[in-house]
Formats: sequence, C-alpha cells, structure tokens
Amino acid sequence: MSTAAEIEAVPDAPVPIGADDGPEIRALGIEAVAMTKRFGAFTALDGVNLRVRPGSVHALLGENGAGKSTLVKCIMGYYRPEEGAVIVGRRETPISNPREAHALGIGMVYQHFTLVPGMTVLENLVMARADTPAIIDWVAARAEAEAFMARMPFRVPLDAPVATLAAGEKQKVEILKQIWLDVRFLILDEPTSVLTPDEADDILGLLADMARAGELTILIITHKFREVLAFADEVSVLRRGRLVGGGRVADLDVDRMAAMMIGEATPAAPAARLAGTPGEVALDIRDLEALDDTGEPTLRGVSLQVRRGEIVGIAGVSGNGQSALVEVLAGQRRAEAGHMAVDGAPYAAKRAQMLRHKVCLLPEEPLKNACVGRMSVAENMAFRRFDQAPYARGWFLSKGRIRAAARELIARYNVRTPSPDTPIAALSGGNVQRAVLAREIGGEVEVLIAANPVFGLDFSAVADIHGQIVGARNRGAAVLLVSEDLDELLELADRILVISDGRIVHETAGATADRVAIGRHMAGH
Ligand SMILES: Nc1ncnc2c1ncn2[C@@H]1O[C@H](COP(=O)(O)OP(=O)(O)OP(=O)(O)O)[C@@H](O)[C@H]1O
Repeated sequence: MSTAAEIEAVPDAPVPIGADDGPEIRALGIEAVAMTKRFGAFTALDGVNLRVRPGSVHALLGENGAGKSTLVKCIMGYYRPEEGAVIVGRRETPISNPREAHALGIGMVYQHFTLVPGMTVLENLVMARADTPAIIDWVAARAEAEAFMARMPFRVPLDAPVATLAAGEKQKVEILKQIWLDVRFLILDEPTSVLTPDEADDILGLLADMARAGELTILIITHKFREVLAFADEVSVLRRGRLVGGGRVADLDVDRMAAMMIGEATPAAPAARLAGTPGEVALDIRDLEALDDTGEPTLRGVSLQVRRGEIVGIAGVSGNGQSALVEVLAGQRRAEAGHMAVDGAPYAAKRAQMLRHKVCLLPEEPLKNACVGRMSVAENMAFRRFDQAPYARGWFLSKGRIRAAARELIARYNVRTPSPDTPIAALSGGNVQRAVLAREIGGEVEVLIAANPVFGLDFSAVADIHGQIVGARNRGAAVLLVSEDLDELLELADRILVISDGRIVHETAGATADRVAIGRHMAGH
C-alpha cells in the first residue's frame, strides 16, 4: 500500500453536483475505489483510488507500465479487478464489460484502433450506435454526419475507407466517433501521439470546452506535460501500480509531476547532437512511386539520400505518403516505379538484403506491424535472426539461447515485462515499443528507418530512445526518421525534408530549420 507520505494532496473535496442531481450537467463523475488488479502473480494495480469530477479534464500520468491503461480498462469493464469498486455519479455501479460502460455513457479511445477497416468513416459512425436500425436511411444518416462534421474542428472524409487512412486520421475518427455517440465520460489513452501539435490543441481544446460546459468529463492518459498544463484541471499520478500523487494542475509544475512519476530515479540525459561531416550515401531513393490501398498515387516521385552518420527527418501531416514510404522500405508495399539502393546495391526490401546491409526498421504501431502478439517477448525479440546462430543450429531452435539473449536485451533496454515468456501483447504500449527497438538496434545497424519511434512513450523513455537513435547515428548509421512530431525532428535531425501529397516539397538543415516555414510546407503551401 502507499504510505500517507507518498500521497500528495489527492483532491478530497466533496463530489460536486453529479449527473444524478439534475439536468443542469450531463457530464458524469466517476470514482475508482481501492482498485486492485493482478495478472497471475503480478500486481498491476494496488489499491488505487481515483476521483474524476464531473465536467473536469483529469490527466492520468505515469511511466510506461505504471498501470494507467489497466486502471481505465477496469473502469470500462474490460478487466475485472480482484478488489475495488467503480462509483458512477454517486452510485456504486458494477461494470462487467465495455457494453455496459457504453450504456452508462462511458466511452474510451484506445491506444489501438477499434474502427472497422473495411468500412468507410460514415459507415463506422453509423454502425457504432447501439440503436442502429436493421434498415438504415443512409441519406438521413449522411446529412446528420455532415452536419456533425461541420461543427468539428477538423474534417475527415466521410466516404474514405478507414483502411486507407493514416494513423493520425484514424485517431481523429476514433475521437469524433465518441463525441458522435454522445458520451458523458470520455477516457482517452494517449490520444494525441499521432496528431500534429496544432491538431492536438484543436481537439483537446474542443473537448476541454465541452467539459467546461458540463457536457462531458475527460480522463486523459498522456505523457505530454504541455497538454496537462494547457488542458487539464487535475492530475493523478501512478507509479508501479500505486497512486503516488496528484492534485490541481494549477498547484503543480512539470518538475513536480516528473518527480512523482519516476520517484527517486534520475531521468536519462537528453540526446546530444554530434557535429561531424556525414559520410557516403547509404540509402538512396530515386523517383519512388507507390499507390495507396484504393489504387490512388500516394508517393509521386520521391527522391532522397541518407548518408552514413546522418539523421534525415521526414516531416509531414499524417496521410501525405510517409506511411507508404516506410512500407515500401519495409517490403510491405510495392513500388510502382523508381529505384532504391543501399550501399550502392539495389534494394528491394527482401529479408536477406536487410540482414546483409543491416537495415533495421522501427515501424509505427509496432504491436501490429512488427510483432506477433500471442508469441512471447523473447520470441519476438529473436525475429530478426531466429534462424541463425546462436539461436538456431540447422533445423533446431534453441529456446534457452533465445530466452538468454532476450534477458540481456530486456535489461539493457529497460523493457518492463513480467518475464521473457510473457506474450508480447500483454506488455504496456511503451514496453512493446522498447522491445521492438531492442530487437532492431540491439545489434549492428547501418541503415535505421524509424517511423514515429516514441509514439506513446513516457518522457524518460523518449530521452532514452532518442539517445539510442542518436547513438546509432554517431556510430555511423544512416537514419531515416519519419515523424509527425516536429519537435522530435527539430531536436534530432541533421536535415529535414517535408513531404506533402506524396512529394518532397522542402528541404532544410536541422540546425537552422525554421518551424514556421516547415509548417507552411507541411500544410501544402
Ligand atoms: N493482460 C496482461 N497480462 C499480463 N500483464 C499485463 C497485462 N496487461 C498489462 N500487464 C502488465 O501490467 C503493467 C501495467 O500495464 P499498463 O498497460 O496498465 O501500463 P501503462 O501505465 O498504461 O503503460 P504505457 O504508458 O506504456 O501504456 C505492465 O507491467 C504490463 O506488462
């Protein structure tokens, strides 16, 4: 249990007017009381109390693996806690599954996407309603959805199949869907990781306004202190499954929140930019063209070179071809035209070429794109070289060696997992990311392709991973860093290229980059 000294002023005022008290406020207040959740012998939540006032924006902070997602999944009825209760409004309310949570007006935007990829945005919205009739009046549904979209701060094309949307666009639809469903308590699990800062401000501003108007309550898991300071009223901090602090945001600052999150540990030093002249061209892309899933051009003649000892950043609003570029480099999408070469040799993203030229990949959504969820952490970490010594001799795989190598990587990259044998899908989002990073850059790297590599990571992990990427560059790797986070590119990249509508439209040196000029090019001007 947490000691009294560990707990900072957790708000303890009486719960203000709840939804049960009258029609003046729709927003729901929710309390989790003494919540304990175990996974086997591992205690992910240990007697956690959380009080979220109706009509407030409440931030839930904590390192990767602290138990944030587990707590909100207990509230949603996705997990059944061993102990504890959920109070909705003023009543203790058992919630045994997400359907019951939805019926109470509690919605959640998860770290992973829940939209049906084969359906359009409009179809996803319409089908999400519990009371969708057997025969749908699509004309009326479209008119309603168009009117709804017109009130929102950004547009998502209603007729686009969700499968063709980039991560940032899908995230917007996930959030829009919850507003469309009229939720009264909305849980957001790192909602802005794939949005540009402006988009994130737009959507959080909209949600915060709705909260202040008493229309809904927001519980947001985020690693971004800036968002907490700008939009949240209160914060609760978890560390290793316990509530260790919290209070009114107005009474806290970043240092105080960071100290609560990591306890006595010292955060990793920020990555250092090394001055040096880049070497030979290692990755050479010429006139690359590719189609998206609907057959429309998504890369329209992209040419770029990355030299040894250089980080080239690709900036762009999501959906402008950067995912396709990474997929082509990963062998997951066909190039219709153009050439790719690594170290002067033609490159077609075949596994043998990747191993020979030490091309390593950190794709976005690593659990989906770079892991097999039901296989163990150790097996996932061995994917790159499972059929080679020391993991394999002839036809035989050595489970002991795979496990021993994983233990070493788990320690070196600080992956929090109950054991190397745990299915990787059971790890927290940030720890999946670390496990994939460990696999990809734990050995020798000549070309590193990273897409949004710190998506969902806590601040000390961000510093850690940025340090690893810069370290790879300093050891001579050519790094292509695709990121929707301009701050990340400005911090790390030696050169920044802007991609817009499938073309490279701007190039600048990282050290002298002008954020406004980059933003203008990102917006297609
Ligand atoms: N289904 C599960 N089986 C076993 N362990 C689990 C399961 N789900 C979560 N855990 C463990 O519980 C701990 C808390 O995980 P959780 O996902 O709640 O962390 P988090 O604070 O949301 O982290 P992140 O910021 O990385 O998303 C982690 O150590 C994780 O490995």
